[in-house]
Amino acid sequence: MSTTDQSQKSLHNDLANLSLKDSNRPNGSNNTQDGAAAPKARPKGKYIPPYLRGKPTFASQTSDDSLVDDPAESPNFPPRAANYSQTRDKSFPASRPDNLDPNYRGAGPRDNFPQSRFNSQNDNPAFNRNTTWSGRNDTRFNRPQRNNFLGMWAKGKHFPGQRNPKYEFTLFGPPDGVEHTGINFDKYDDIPVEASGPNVPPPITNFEDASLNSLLAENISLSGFLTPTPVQKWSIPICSAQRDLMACAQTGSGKTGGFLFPILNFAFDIGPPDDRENENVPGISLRQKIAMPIALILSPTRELATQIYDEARKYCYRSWVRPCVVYGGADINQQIIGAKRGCDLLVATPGRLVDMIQRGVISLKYIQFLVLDEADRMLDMGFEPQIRRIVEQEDMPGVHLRQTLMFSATFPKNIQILARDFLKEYVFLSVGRVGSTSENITQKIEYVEEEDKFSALIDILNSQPDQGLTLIFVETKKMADILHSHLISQSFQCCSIHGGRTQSEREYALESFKNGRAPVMVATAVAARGLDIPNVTHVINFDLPSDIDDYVHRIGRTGRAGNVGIATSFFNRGNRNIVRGLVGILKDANQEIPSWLNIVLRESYDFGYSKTAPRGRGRGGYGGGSSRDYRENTKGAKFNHRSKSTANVRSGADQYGNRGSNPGANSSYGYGGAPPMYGPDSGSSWF
Ligand SMILES: Nc1ncnc2c1ncn2[C@@H]1O[C@H](COP(=O)(O)OP(=O)(O)OP(=O)(O)O)[C@@H](O)[C@H]1O
Repeated sequence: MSTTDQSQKSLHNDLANLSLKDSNRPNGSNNTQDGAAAPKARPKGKYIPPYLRGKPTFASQTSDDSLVDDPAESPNFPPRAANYSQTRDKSFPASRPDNLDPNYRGAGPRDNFPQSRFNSQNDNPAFNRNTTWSGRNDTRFNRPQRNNFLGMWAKGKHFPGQRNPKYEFTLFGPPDGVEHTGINFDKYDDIPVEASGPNVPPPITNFEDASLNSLLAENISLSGFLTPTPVQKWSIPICSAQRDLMACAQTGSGKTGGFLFPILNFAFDIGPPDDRENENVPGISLRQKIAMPIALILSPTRELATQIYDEARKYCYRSWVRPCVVYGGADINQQIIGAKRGCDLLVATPGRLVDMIQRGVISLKYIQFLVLDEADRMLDMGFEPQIRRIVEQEDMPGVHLRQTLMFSATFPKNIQILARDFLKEYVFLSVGRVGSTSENITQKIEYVEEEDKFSALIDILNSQPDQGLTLIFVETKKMADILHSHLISQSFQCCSIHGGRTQSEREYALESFKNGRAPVMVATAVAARGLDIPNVTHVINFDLPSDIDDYVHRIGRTGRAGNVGIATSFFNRGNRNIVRGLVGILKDANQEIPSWLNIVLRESYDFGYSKTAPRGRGRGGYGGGSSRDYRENTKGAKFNHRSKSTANVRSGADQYGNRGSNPGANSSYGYGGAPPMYGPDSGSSWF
C-alpha cells in the first residue's frame, strides 16, 4: 500500500470516528488535551458494532466490504435521521428500546413497516416500505443489510433489489460454471410438437420474443439459459395468454422453467393483488400473520418440492416475489415462521400444506396460479383426495378464477379424464416423443434372475468408469436397506434414500450423492420423479417397476437437458406384465431390443400377459396411449387449432433436436449386451 493510500485510509478512519462521534464529547472534539488522537473508546450511550469501529461510514466504504457490487448502481442512501425517535411512529411498541441496537431483534412489526414512517427521509418508496425488515438498506445504521437484494412492490411499481455478487454466487454458482452442454439448439425445428385445444397461441422462438420482464430475463440469463427449450417455447405464450395447460414433455426437458417463467413474468409485471396488502394490516405481529401466496406449486415428493423452490429462488432473485417451501418431515414451526415472513410463490407437498391450512397459517384465497408438477402422479390414487381437498374444499378461487397448469412426462388417459375437474378449456401440449424416453439415454435390458441380481450389479459397478453418479432403483424400502448394506460391505461408497428414512437422513443422502461423496445411491420410487441431479450417468433398475410410466420417469434421472446417459434394467419373469410397454419404449427411442425380449413379447400375447394395464391406468399396451390428448378420440370433440411444429413428426430427433446423438445406442457397453449374460440364450424359449 502506498503512503498516499495509507494516509487516505487513516483520514477515512478519522472521518469515520468523527461521523460516529457523539455530543457527549466536549466541543465535539476527538482529541485529547495533549492533541493526541483519542483512544478508541466507545462513545457513551451509543453502540458502535465491532465491524464499524475505526471504519469509514457506509458512504465512504469501498466495494470490498460493501454488499453492493457496483456503488454506481446503489442508490444514494438517505442521511441518517438526526433523532430517530422523532421520525418514528408513536404507535411503535413501547417495548422497543429507544437506543436502537443494530443487533436488536426484539418484538415489533417488521414485515409491515408502514410506508409513512420514513416519508420524512425520502420519498422513494424503495426506502420507505419494509425499509428495515424486508431487505432494503437499513437507513438507521448507515449500512446495507445482508439481504439488500430483495426487491419490493410499492405504489404500483416493482423496485428490484440490488445485485449482490455473493448471493449470486450462492444461487447461480460461478458465472461460467453453468452446465447446459449437449443441447443442440440448431435442430429445434425437427422436434415433434402437438398442441390441441381451442385457440392455441403460437410458440415463441427465443426468450426475446416473449417480451419477458427485464429482471426475469436477467435472472434466466444468470442461470445460463440462452434459448428456451421446446416445452418452454410453447408454455410461455400459452400461460401468458392466461390459458390452462396440460403439458407432456420428456424428462429433463425444462418443464420447471416451463411453468415458473410465465408465472413470474406475470407476477413481476402485475404485482400482488391490491386487496391482499390490506389483509395483514400493518402493525400486526408475525404470529397473527397469514401467508397468502398468489401461486401454488404442488409436488409429490419433498425432494422435488425443495428442488423447485431452489429453482424459484434463482428466478425470483431481486424481485418482490418471495418463494417459500413447505413439506412433511421437517420442523413445522420453522416452516410456519418462514411462510409468515414472506410467501408469494408457495411450493408444497400436499400433506404438509393441508396441515398448514388447518392451522390457519396459509390461505389460498389469492391463488392466481395452480401448478401440479408430475400431475399424473398427483392425481393418481395416492394423492387425489388431498388434491381435491386443497383445490376444491379450501378457499382457493374456482377453476374460472385461477389459471391451472399441469406438467409431466406421462399423462395416462384416465388421469387426463380426472384432470378435467381442475381445468377449463385447456391446451394439451405434447412435446417430443412424450410418454417415451430420450434417445440420449442408452437403454439396456439384461435378463437376470432374482438370485443373480447382486452379483450382476457388482459386476456392472466394477466394470463402469469411475466418473459420474449411479442411481439404483429398487421396489421396496427393505430391499433398499439390504442392497445399501451389501454395497457398503463390498466397499462401494454408497448411500440410500427411501420413504422410511427421516427427512434429515434423506437430505443427507441426497447431498452426499450430489456432491459425489457417495457416488452410488440406492433409491425407491421416492427419487424417481423430477429430481435433477447433474452428472447421473447411469440408472440401474435393480427391480423394474410394475408401471411402465414409472420406468420412463426413473430412467429420466439420467440423460437430462441434452446430456447422455445409460439405463440398465434387470428383467426376469416377474416383469412380464410390462413387456409390451417396455418394448414400445425401446422401439420409440431407437434402442436395441434383445431377441429374447421379443420372444417374451410374443409369448405374452399368446399367454395373455400384459393385457391388464398396471395400476388400472388404462395404458393397455404401448404406442399411443398416454401422450395423446384423449379429447381427440372423443366423439364430437372439436378444436379450433391443432398444430405441429414440424412436418416430420417422426423425425428421429430427440427433445433437443439431437438426431442419433446417442453414442452408446446399439452398441455393447462392456458388461452385458445381447445375448444376456445372466439369462437364457437368445432364441431359447423364455419359460
Ligand atoms: N432454457 C434452458 N436452457 C438450458 N438448460 C435448461 C433450460 N431450461 C431448463 N434447463 C435445464 O434442464 C434441466 C432439466 O430441467 P427440469 O428439471 O425442469 O426438467 P423436467 O422436464 O422438469 O424433468 P422431469 O420430467 O424429470 O421432472 C435442468 O438442469 C435445467 O437447469
